[in-house]
Amino acid sequence: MSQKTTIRKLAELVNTPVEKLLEQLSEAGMPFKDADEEVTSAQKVKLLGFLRRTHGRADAAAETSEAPKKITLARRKVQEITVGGGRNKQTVDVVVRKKVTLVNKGQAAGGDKAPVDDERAEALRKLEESRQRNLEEQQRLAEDDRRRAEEAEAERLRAEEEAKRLAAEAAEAAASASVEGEAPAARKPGTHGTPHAPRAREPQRDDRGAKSPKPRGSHAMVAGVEDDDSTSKFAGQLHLSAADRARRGATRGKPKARRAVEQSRSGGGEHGFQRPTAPIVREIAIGEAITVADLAQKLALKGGDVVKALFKMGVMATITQSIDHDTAVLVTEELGHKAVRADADDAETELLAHAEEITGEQEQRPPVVTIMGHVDHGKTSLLDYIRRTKIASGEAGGITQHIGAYHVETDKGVISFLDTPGHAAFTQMRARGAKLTDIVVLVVAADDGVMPQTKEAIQHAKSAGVPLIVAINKIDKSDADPMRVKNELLESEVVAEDFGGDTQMVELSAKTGAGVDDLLDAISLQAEVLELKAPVNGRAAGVVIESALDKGRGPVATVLVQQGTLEKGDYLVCGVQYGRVRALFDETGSQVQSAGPSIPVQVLGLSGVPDAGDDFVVVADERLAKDVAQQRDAKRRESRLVAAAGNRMEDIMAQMGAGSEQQVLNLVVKADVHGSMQALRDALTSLSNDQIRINVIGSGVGGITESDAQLAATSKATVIGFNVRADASARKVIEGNGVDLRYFSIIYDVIDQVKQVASGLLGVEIREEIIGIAEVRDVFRSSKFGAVAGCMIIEGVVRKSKPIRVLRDSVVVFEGELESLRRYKENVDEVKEGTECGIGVKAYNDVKAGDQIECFERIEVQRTL
Ligand SMILES: Nc1nc2c(ncn2[C@@H]2O[C@H](COP(=O)(O)OP(=O)(O)OP(=O)(O)O)[C@@H](O)[C@H]2O)c(=O)[nH]1
Repeated sequence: MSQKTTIRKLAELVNTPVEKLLEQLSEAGMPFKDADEEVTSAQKVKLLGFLRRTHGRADAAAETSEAPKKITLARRKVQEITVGGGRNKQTVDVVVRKKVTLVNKGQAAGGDKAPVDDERAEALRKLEESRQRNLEEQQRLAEDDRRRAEEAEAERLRAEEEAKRLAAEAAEAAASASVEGEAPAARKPGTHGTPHAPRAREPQRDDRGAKSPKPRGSHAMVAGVEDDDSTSKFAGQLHLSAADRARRGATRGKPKARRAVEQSRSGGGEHGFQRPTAPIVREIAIGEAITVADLAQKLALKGGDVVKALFKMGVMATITQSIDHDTAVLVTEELGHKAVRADADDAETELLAHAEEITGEQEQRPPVVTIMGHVDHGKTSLLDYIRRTKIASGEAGGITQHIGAYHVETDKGVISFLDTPGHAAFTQMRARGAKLTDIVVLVVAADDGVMPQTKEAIQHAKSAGVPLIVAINKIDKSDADPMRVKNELLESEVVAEDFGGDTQMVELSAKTGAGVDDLLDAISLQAEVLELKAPVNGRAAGVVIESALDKGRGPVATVLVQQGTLEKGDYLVCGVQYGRVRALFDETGSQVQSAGPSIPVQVLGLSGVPDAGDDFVVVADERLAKDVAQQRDAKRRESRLVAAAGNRMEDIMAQMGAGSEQQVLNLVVKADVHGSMQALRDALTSLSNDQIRINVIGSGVGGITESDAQLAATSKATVIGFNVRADASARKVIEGNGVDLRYFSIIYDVIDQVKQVASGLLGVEIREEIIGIAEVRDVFRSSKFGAVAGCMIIEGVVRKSKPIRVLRDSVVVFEGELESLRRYKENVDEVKEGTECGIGVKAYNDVKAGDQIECFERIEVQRTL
């Protein structure tokens, strides 16, 4: 067989159409015109190389012969046989067909031993030969590449050395000549070079990221070709980070030496990312306790990492949980950082320093007035009259809200009133009120004269150094005797102006409104005399007047701004709470943007419910607000723990009868608002006498919870719910332990009952008993009946004739009577547990799904101690 191969033959051999082969040859740079032209071995190798490059894998053309190949040969053999004999002798053609399947395993196994037909075997042999040659060629080329790269590297190193030498020389020359104003570009310090590297080095560095692949400078090298793909990969990216360079080097499999040089070069580049050489050790201050989230923030770690570290130490804590100082220090050290103990007063000191910055220019401010007086002398009526006539006017549909304070605008300026509750129980709050206040208006009923609480109010005002204005009320009454009032006041050294004294006295009627404007004038006059001033600009500070937890709005605090201006978005510390002012509301329920000195305003956005009487101050940032609040909270918790321990000890002593015969009545007091709770607690505690000591072991705002019930059960306390109710789990504990639970809605009644018990006045008492509870499932509006609540009686029985209360989240929102009680359109007198019914509440249309309507009755019970 001839060694010469034509294109046609090759096409047959490689099992490719002649046209395709011609095309491939042409693409490989060997244009042939005729299929019968001869293809040399070199050309075949070139073609193979081309195919390999374009297909990206070995020998595409040869692949056809590499896979185990099957050839099936069908052989046909015709034989003639003679059948019979003599005259009957016949010749029959017998065709024998034989099918042989040959499998060429040789290629797959690496050998070529399969018996194929000669031509094919020859082709395969040649292909194998060419493959071998190609392999050798590739190796040779690779070897050449490597050699050239090494040469280039050596060349480059030489050039670098040369550059260094030049740089050193230049530096020397510069130093000796003391030349000023060197080009700053020539001074870019690199970790690897002298500080005054000459410009000659710049091109080398630029080459790494420059778009042009062509190397410049004296060491132009063949290896520069290698940069072709890498530069296109990083095209448009002028500055490569060290990481990128490293990656780039690694992927391209550059010689180690070269990579090392390149990395050392890139390390000092001004554009490269400087990885920290050592872990950053932080020193953080930790107080008594810290939440995991705060600790993580201080350590600049993810919360999860701190949780994990704690877990490894055997401490299970979630991100929101607080961990004590020691645990926090341990985990901080475990994480490779340092912890120092934060001084308990750090934040407070910072706050003080901060507060001193507030002082702006003093400007005139409105007076803050508190109305005081004996019970039923008309304080509420007077406040209501002023509010009604002075605030709502001009406000479209403005409904004044009870926010504990309000301000009015008169012809003579603004006046703010603190709407403190009028009962004796609120003495303590009034005392505090007096300190907040610039002027006290003492209401004395003209028909009743000076009474014990009138005198008490005078005492408070005097001790606080607050001037008094006397409002002689109810002058519309026939038996009104203002002169008598003035005379009686002399006894308390309150002398009217017409008696030669300095106390303004205004006769008025809160009922008709007569004289009310005179009172406002008197207040303005008094304010002028007092020359009340406060800085208007700057951060606000003031006092909390009232606070509560609103289901929809969260903690709500009514504050009185005493200086500066409180604005929406301000960060503030408020007792042990902190937050950012989300919204401000005035007494009409309208949103306001800010509130200046002497203006009461409702604040939304606090972290919790502050206590009435707490100070508030605006701070520059949330961190300080949070720190101060947390430190205060930790301190308060500590002191509470100490107090609780004392209580428990006293309980034990009392139970043992040690020391004295005095009996102890333990109480847990829960109320709807903070002011009532505080007032009740104080009033009840002050009822203690020789025989009995009233001990309020727990108190708080909101419904009676399971933990309240537990506390009462363990310390045998009576639970007092003032306008609040026990939830289901609390009731279970109460029932299970026989805890005495009493609900009240009139503060008088609480005091009265406890007082009578304390005085040992046993007898009959009126107690309220809840006889049934209905749960509101849906509310329907009817033109005839107003809002009708579709209810399910979940406990006891609801009777039409009995009084009811509407509860929302265990807090009383309305007390009254039933308008209607129906079952399937029929009016009924009572509905029992497990039955549905429709309930209409008289004069209350605001029933909502989820509310409870409790039906109760008042019963007489024999008192026991
Ligand atoms: N005739 C008349 N009655 C008045 C006047 N002011 C108040 N009253 C009535 O006096 C009663 C008591 O008035 P309140 O305003 O509730 O008295 P208070 O001092 O706020 O009472 P407490 O909140 O219980 O301390 C009510 O029935 C009022 O209607 C007035 O100027 N004239």
